[in-house]
Amino acid sequence: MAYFPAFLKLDNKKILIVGGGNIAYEKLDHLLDFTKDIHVIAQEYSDEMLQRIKSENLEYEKRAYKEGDIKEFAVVIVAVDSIELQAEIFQESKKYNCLCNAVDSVDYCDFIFPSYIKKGDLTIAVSTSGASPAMAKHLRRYLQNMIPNTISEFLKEMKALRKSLPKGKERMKMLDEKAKNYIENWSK
Ligand SMILES: C[C@@]1(CC(=O)O)C2=NC(=C\c3[nH]c(c(CCC(=O)O)c3CC(=O)O)Cc3[nH]c(c(CC(=O)O)c3CCC(=O)O)/C=C3\N/C(=C\2)[C@@H](CCC(=O)O)[C@]3(C)CC(=O)O)/[C@H]1CCC(=O)O
Ligand SMILES: NC(=O)c1ccc[n+]([C@@H]2O[C@H](COP(=O)([O-])OP(=O)(O)OC[C@H]3O[C@@H](n4cnc5c(N)ncnc54)[C@H](O)[C@@H]3O)[C@@H](O)[C@H]2O)c1
Repeated sequence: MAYFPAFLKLDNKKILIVGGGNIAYEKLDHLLDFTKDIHVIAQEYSDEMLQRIKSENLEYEKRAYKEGDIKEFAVVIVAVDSIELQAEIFQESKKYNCLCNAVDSVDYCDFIFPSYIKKGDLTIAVSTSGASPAMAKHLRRYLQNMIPNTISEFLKEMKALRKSLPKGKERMKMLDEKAKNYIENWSK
């Protein structure tokens, strides 16, 4: 079955990343666009990972994962090079109501990372349900080139209009027209 697309609110949700290599870095980089409440546990860290953890002032520990580490976390990303540990942490996460992402198998994922574009309040997420992460990446790049950066400003304007005008049919019609015109004009 395909994955249900939802946008998760990360306020007040503590996130644990287990692993300090290249893939852990990619996941960290993406998460940092949405939250800073991230803790890392890894036996070894790449230079890039360690530099980023320090520049973002994140908490981290240099040691092996041990059972119970996920207890206080709402989300765990298991970015280690051991499928056994990914399976173990996934099973353990069920005890603690913690959402799990494992980087080597969708069997151990409650959710997967989509490829995404973020321009201000706009987020576009692309997923292939794990069928082809490479395809998700290239489709994201293709879409990224189509959408103008001015969309952030446009969305600010739309948000202000929505807030200032009274709800109702007139507002709905006006907002719909403006959105339609913006899209029709961006390629001109
Ligand atoms: C989208 C993106 C988001 C992100 O990482 O934030 C992401 N993978 C990205 C890149 C990428 N990953 C891989 C390649 C090599 C080419 C290829 O295999 O296609 C490339 C391309 C590259 O790096 O250039 C290899 C790979 N990936 C997974 C496995 C395990 C497996 O398939 O079992 C293996 C095999 C490892 C091996 O071969 O040993 C698993 C997952 N990767 C996912 C997400 C989830 C499904 C997303 C979906 O399809 O909807 C899922 C299921 C779990 C998860 O990670 O959450 C990010 C692009 C970001 C961007 O640039 O926009
Ligand atoms: N999901 C994806 O997008 C994707 C893409 C490519 C590869 N992968 C997979 O991701 C995995 C990780 O790849 P990588 O390049 O980051 O590997 P890596 O070897 O660079 O990093 C592995 C990390 O896991 C840590 N680790 C291992 N056992 C640990 C333990 N018991 N406790 C704490 N930390 C531990 C290591 O210290 C290291 O920091 C690989 O198995 C690879 O197949 C996933």
